[in-house]
Amino acid sequence: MKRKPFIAGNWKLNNTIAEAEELIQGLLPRVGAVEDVDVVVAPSFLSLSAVVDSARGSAVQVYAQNMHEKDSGAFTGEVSAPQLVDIDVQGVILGHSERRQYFGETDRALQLKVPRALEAGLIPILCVGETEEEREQGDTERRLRHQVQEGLEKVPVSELHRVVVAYEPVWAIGTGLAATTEQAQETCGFVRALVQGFDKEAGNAVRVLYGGSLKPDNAAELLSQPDIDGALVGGASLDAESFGAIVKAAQGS
Ligand SMILES: O=C[C@H](O)COP(=O)(O)O
Repeated sequence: MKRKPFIAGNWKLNNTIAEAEELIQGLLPRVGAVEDVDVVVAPSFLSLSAVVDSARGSAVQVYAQNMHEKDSGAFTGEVSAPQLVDIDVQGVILGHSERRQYFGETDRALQLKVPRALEAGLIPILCVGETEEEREQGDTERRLRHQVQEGLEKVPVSELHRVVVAYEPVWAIGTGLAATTEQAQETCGFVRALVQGFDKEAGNAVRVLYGGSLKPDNAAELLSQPDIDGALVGGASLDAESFGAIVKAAQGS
């Protein structure tokens, strides 16, 4: 099945508003008119509005890096799905390993966040991945099964195809040590099979991304794999030329 490639840049905790504007202005001439790849940038909350305004009318979509599962209430410091929709954000990264590792994000919370994002009209990118220790102990599949099953459990089958799943081995994030092409393909294939376990057609339609030290020089090979439909890019998304080169690699994949 032909799936539309999907390249997302996670800007993480980087850039002032002025720097974010500079980055999107650098990206627009490179990727602003790309129609055959879904191109996404995810700035920090404070820069979201500015980047949404700059990207308006282009093909670049703007996502948030997190959201709370409740729409409103006494949840100091949080941001909700309706608030993101209100400023024309189109999707949200959920369950990134840094949120799991440093901010106590749980599979239980994700079980609520993923369907809430969909209901609100946002595309969720559900992030999953094993630590180095889990891989060494042969626990990768068990960990991924748990993360995918909890994360998608409350998503209606009719909505499942809209979810994007990002496989990011924690040991490959920001380390310069990407998974090998074989490891990435095999594990993304396993993730797809887990989604197919909910619904065969949805599993065929879902975009599965690879993330972890993906750069312009390894992008084409990773993106050419049958079960890798795109990438969640950290470091290399902070440079317009690098990110542009990765989108180009996806166009040829
Ligand atoms: O969200 C993106 C990933 O954490 C990958 O980050 P990285 O490309 O800097 O390794």
